[in-house]
Amino acid sequence: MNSKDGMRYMELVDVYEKLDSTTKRLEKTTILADFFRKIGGEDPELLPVVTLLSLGRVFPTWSEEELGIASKLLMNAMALVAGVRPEDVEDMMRDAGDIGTAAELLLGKKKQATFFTVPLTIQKVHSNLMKIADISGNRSQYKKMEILRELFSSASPEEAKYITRTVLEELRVGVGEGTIKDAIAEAFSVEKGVVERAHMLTNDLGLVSEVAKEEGVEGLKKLSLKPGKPVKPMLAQLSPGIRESVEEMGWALCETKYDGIRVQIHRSGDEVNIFTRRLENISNAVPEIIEYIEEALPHEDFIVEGEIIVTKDGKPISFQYILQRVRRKYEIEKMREQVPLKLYLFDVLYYHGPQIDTPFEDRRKILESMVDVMEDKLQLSNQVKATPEDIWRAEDLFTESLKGGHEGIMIKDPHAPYMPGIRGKKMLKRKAEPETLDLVVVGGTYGKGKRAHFIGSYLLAVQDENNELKTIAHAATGLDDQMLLELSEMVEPLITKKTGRRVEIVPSIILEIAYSEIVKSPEYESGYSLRFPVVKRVREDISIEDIDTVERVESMFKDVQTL
Ligand SMILES: Nc1ncnc2c1ncn2[C@@H]1O[C@H](COP(=O)(O)OP(=O)(O)OP(=O)(O)O)[C@@H](O)[C@H]1O
Repeated sequence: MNSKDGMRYMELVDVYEKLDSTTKRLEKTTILADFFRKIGGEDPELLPVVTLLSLGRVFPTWSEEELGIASKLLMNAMALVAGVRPEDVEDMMRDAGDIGTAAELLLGKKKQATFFTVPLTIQKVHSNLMKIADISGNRSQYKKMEILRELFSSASPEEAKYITRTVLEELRVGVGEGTIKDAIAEAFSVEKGVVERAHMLTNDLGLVSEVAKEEGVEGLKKLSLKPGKPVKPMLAQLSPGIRESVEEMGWALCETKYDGIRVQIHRSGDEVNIFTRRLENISNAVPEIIEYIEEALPHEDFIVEGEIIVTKDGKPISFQYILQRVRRKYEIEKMREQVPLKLYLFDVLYYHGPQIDTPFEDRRKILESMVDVMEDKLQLSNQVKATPEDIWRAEDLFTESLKGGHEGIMIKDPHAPYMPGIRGKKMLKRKAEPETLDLVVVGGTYGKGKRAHFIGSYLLAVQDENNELKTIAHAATGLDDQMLLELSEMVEPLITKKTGRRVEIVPSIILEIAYSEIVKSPEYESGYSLRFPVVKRVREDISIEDIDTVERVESMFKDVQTL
C-alpha cells in the first residue's frame, strides 16, 4: 500500500531482496524492469531517483555532492536508535559480516518492543539523504547523525539494512550499470544500443531512464555531450607490436604515452572543471592547471582531454607524486611549488558542438587550433605520423619516449571517432614494461614477528561479467615498510571480519599487480592464479568498476598459450 506521499520505501526494499535472491543477470534485469515500469506508471517523478538507488547511489557518479558519512557515524546513529553502545554495534558488524546486516539485526531486536512507526517513503529516504549531503561546517557531524537517527527510527529492520548500505554506497545486490541499462531497455521497450549511447554521453542513468520513459528512442537519441558533465574516457588496448598495429590501421598517429593521471577538462561559460578517470572533480586540488587553461585555451565551451604529469628538472617523476596532489584538500599552495604539474593535451570531445564523431585526425587539428602552447606548463602531446613504409618514425618515438622517462607510445587510428568508455582497437598502447592487472583487495593476512601489526599478504580479486568479485591471488611482496604501513592504515577501517590472522575487508582498495605468469588454478574463485605477484602501486585514480575482468585474464592466458 502506498501512503499519500508516494511509494513506500519497503517496495524498493522488496526489490533489493529479490535481486539478492538470484545470481542470474537476466532475472535481475526483469525484476528491475518490472519495477521501473511500475514506478513509471504510478510515480514517474521518482523514476530517476529509483534508478540511481537501484545502483546504490544517491548522486550520479560525476556529481560533486557526497554524503560524507563514515561508518563510525553510522554506527553511532544506529547505537542511539537501538539503545546499545557503539562498541556493541561494531561487534555485531564484525559477526554479521556487513554493517547493513548488523543494522537489520539490531533494529529487529528493538522493533519487537515498538508499536508505532510512520511508514517511510522512497521520497522521504531520498530527500533525507540529499539533506545530509548539503550539511557542512559547524556541528555537521551531529546534524548528519540527527537525520540518520530520524530515518532509522521510522525504519523497519529490512529498511535499515538497505538505508545503511546505501549511505555507504555498497548495496551488495549484484547489480551493476550494465544490468540497469538492460532493465531500462526492457522496461520501456527501447533498443539497448540506444540506452548504451545515451548513458555514455550523459553518465546519468537517472536521466536516461526518465527520458526513455517519457520520450522513448527519439528522446534518447537527442541526449548528447554537455560541457560540465564528464563522460567516461576512451581506453586503450595493448598493441601486439608497433608494426602490426600500424599495418592494421593502414597508417597511424603515434604519441608519447605520458605516465601521470588522465584528466578531462570542461569549460562551460565561465567555469572550468577538471575531472579524473573516475569522473571525480579535482578542480580545487590543481589550481595551476585551471590557470593554464584560462590562459592557453579559448574562452568558449569545450571538453578536452590530457595527462597531468609531475616533472623535476624537465624530467617526469613517479606517478605516485601526482596522487599527493589530487587527493589534497589543504596546503595546496605549498604543494604547488613542491610538486609542479605539467599538462599534455591529446584530444578534444567538444568545441563548437560535440566532436566525438569527428575522426581523430581532424580532432587533433581542432585541438591544435585551440591551444596556445605554454612552454613547461601546457603542451600538446608529442605526435608523429607513421605508415608501414616509414615505421621507424613510430619506433624512434618509442625509444625516445623511454629515454625521456615516459612509459611508451600510444598508437591511434586517425579515422576513429571518440568512443566514450570503450576499450577498443582504435587506440592502442605499447609499453616497455610487461602488462599488469588492476585488482581489488578483498582480504588479507597479518604478518608474523616484526610485521605482526601489518597485513603482510593481500587477497585480490577480479570481477566477472556480473560485476561479482572472484579471487585470483595473494600478493605479499613489492611493498616497502612505508607503503605497508600506509596500506594497513587504509585497510584497518574496512575490516569486516577477523579469523585468526586472516581478515575480510570491504572491497575498495585497488592495487596494480605485476606477475610472471597467469596459470589455471582451482584454488581461486576466478579459476586462475598469478605466479609471483608483486604490488606495483595503489591505484587511487580508478574505481572498482574499472578493475580487470575474468574475461581479460582468460584472454591473456590464451594469448600466451597460442604464442
Ligand atoms: N598521448 C596520450 N594519448 C592518450 N592517452 C595517454 C597519452 N599519454 C598518456 N596516456 C594515458 O594512457 C592511458 C591509456 O591506457 P589505458 O586506457 O589502458 O589506461 P590505464 O588502464 O590507466 O592503463 P595504464 O595503466 O597503462 O595507463 C590513458 O588513459 C591516459 O591516461
